[in-house]
Amino acid sequence: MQDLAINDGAQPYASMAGKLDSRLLQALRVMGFETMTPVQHRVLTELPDWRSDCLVQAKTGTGKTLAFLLPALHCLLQDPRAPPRGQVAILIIAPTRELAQQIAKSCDQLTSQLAKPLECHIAVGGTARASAHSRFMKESPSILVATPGRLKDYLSEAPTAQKLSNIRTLVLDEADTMLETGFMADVKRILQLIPPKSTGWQGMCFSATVPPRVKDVVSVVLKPGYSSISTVDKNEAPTHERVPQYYVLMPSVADTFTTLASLLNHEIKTNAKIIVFGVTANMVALFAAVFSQRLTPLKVFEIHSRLNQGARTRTTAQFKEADAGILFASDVIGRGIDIPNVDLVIQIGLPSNGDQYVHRVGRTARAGNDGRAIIVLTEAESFFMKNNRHLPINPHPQTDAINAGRARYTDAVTQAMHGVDESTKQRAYSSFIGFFAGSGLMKPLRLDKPGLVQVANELAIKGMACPEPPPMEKKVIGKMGLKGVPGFNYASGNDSTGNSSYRPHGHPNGKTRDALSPGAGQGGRRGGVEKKRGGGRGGRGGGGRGERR
Ligand SMILES: Nc1ncnc2c1ncn2[C@@H]1O[C@H](COP(=O)(O)OP(=O)(O)OP(=O)(O)O)[C@@H](O)[C@H]1O
Repeated sequence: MQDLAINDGAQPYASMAGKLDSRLLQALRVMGFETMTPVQHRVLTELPDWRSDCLVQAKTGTGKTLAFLLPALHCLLQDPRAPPRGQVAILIIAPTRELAQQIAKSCDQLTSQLAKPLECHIAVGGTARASAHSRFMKESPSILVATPGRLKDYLSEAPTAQKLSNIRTLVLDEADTMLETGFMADVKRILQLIPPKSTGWQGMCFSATVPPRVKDVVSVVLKPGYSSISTVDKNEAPTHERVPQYYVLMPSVADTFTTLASLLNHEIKTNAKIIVFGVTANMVALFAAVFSQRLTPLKVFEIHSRLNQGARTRTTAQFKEADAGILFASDVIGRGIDIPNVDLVIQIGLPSNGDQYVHRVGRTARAGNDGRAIIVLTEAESFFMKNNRHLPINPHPQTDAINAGRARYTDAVTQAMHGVDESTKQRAYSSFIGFFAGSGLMKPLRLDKPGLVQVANELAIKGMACPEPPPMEKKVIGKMGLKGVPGFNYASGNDSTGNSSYRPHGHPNGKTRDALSPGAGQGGRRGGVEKKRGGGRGGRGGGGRGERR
């Protein structure tokens, strides 16, 4: 591995004239990009060759997308032996559909000045497979941006795989997450289905975070001696110095909604653009349902894996365009997504780990802008700060006022909760339990299984204004590994004690609306990321850890 020196000097793209394809330079001018960001400069000037294998780390929002697209596109355009159009030469793999769509858009912009722009296709789940696939087969793709599940699916058909038999560059964006347990099996399978590394294709791995374990596995796509570029100093925090970061501690998880209402009251200036991350998709849906009932003056948006892809794509586009608003989000937009002018990122509850915290914070302060970040945790969850001392997170200067302000929102939150569908609350409750039961967090939280159910019941009754714990099916409880744990309110019909009194509005048999609707019981796959992380748990109500997004 070759270590390259740090050079953060801003250089004009004009200095690349005669080196970088002139049509790409023209496109950069049209896009309004005059100078290279540090990571772009280093990749373009320090790689031994633009075809070299590389592992590149640079902070969030610093232009890594162009740092891999420019050399890859240049090599394709300048190569006299480049594969003909219709044969994919550049394959980019990204963890989420939104990110794949965003990368493809940047690629289209960069090739827009060619007499005949190169075709960049997308292969992601949740979209009409038949039409995208038929276009891929009939048209002349040179670049494919894909999520792992759909790509594996494409590669399983010989005629489709044939179009990918001349790959020159393979990019793993968000490489650390692509090489984690949840995605690694898919990546390895994909590597078996494309031409072997010995055919000479270039591997490029990019991320804002490169934990040491990634270096152990990166050899699946990079050959020994690959170049390593990092614009992040080893002793430096992985977040931007332009982002003051704060934590707010609340006494109990039941205070979640009132704390957020109070915090927003302290933080919101007119025209603020805010992203709020929740721990599971169904918790995010509940936040959006509650806060859209006049708990915030801002327009409410929501995005998570429980929405269909059409809604996700529309929301992403609308929030990118919006001057102000509050987006309740799961990790489907936790990494890579470039939303301009986000003033504040709030995380409610624990992120998966320190790196996930960094990526979420990175949705603000992009492209040289400023931002703010706040994490709201219970006192029991404050171990996160102790375990991540490298992160510059300080107590929020107005913690006392925020905590004192909670009482003012109790009635408004209760009223808003009464306006929310019982099934939304049931799913949030179930996903909350499933998330913690399926995580390694019980130990640091000093929770046993009955304790977890007790905390969730407190969340439901005090926080969500439920008359009693929402009903859970025995089967779902079993899948969460919580069979026989006391404290559950069993859904009618499979109550081991036969004494559930819970009756959600409008459903006298005690089942929630979704339990009665078609599609109930399908796991987190619907509308989710291509691969569930740590999946396998959960059922109706979104129980497991894989539901997180
Ligand atoms: N040379 C440049 N000059 C000005 N703006 C740029 C330049 N390159 C990229 N940008 C803009 O910076 C923003 C962030 O870029 P990008 O999304 O590639 O960041 P990233 O490093 O991949 O972030 P993340 O780690 O979150 O994925 C985008 O809005 C992009 O258009």
